[in-house]
Amino acid sequence: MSQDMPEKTADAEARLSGLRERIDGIDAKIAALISARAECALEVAEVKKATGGDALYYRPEREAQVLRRAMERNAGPLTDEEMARLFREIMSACLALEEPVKVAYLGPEGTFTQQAALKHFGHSAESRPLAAIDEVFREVEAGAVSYGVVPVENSTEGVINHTLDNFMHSNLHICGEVELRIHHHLMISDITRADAITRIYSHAQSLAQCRKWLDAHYPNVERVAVASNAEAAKRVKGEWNSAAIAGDMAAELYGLKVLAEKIEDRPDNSTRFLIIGPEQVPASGDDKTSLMVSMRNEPGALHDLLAPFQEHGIDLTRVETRPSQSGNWTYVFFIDFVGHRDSGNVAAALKEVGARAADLKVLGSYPRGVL
Ligand SMILES: C=C(O[C@@H]1C=C(C(=O)O)C=C[C@H]1O)C(=O)O
Repeated sequence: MSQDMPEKTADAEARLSGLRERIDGIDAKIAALISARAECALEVAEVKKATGGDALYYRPEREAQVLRRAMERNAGPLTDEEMARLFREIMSACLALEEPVKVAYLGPEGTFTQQAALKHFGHSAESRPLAAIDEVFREVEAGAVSYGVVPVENSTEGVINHTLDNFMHSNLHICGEVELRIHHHLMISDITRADAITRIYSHAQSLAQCRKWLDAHYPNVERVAVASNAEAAKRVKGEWNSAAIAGDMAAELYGLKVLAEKIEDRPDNSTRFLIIGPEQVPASGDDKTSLMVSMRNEPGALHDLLAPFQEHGIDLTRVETRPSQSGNWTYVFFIDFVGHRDSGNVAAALKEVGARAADLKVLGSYPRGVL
């Protein structure tokens, strides 16, 4: 047995070096193709520049189509998602050659919103953390950045009202959506005594999403809600008796050690984020539309509002109600459905809803989240 080991090892070595040679050859081809793709993207930029005015370098509908195609033609062994993620980064780098897209997100650095921004725009985007959702809206409105990323709903805790309320006073459009699986970890610093934890910091939403786990494992430990998960991670850095609940990015950013992984109560915990920007997005072939509709509080109002969607065979994906900020018992409905505002049945339904509503605003039609 011990005698044929060296032969086996030599065999494996030969196979390995053969495979590595093949990989080197493939890499050279990939590199040449990526360069050729980047050249094309630069030419696209020239064409866009030549058309003058507000050249729109970043095209959400085109990017969604490229990613969908990457998934459709994928023959494995990588998953469709991995393949699309690779193309996401190639496109991000190609776009940065034209002009890096500037994106503001609800910070600080290390939050899930930053993770969503990177997932949507790739790592070549220039991303800027801001302290509040209102500030993200304001910076995009002012043109200081091209796009903003804000959270809008969580599968465990529901809608993020602050984001919806901002749309009442904003003329920005929804240009895209991103869904992110949210995994929470319990983390400590290198000076924390793991057996003497008396305080756990996190954002209120995250504490709520881990409530059962905390009740089971740390029933008597004080839970302290702070402005963000990243803020929680930052605080733990200097305290020997505290821990934080946050995500991978925060652990990495602040060099914390993960004590317990994936402690969220629901394994399918996910958050949906919106991309907000100044212009409307043309149809990509698989789109969603979001509306804000004001109705007087009369009997049958909600039925009247929803009937046109049913009549035109439109699939509603979400209906939220918020009291309108002008008072008077009027209500604002936020409605999401499948379809683009330019398509026939959607346009017909919107016309009917517009006739019945006190006010109707199309917040945007945008590609359905691909990644
Ligand atoms: C190249 C283009 O510009 C950008 C880069 C893209 C890409 O690399 O595929 C796609 C859409 C745009 O965001 C284009 O509009 O086709």
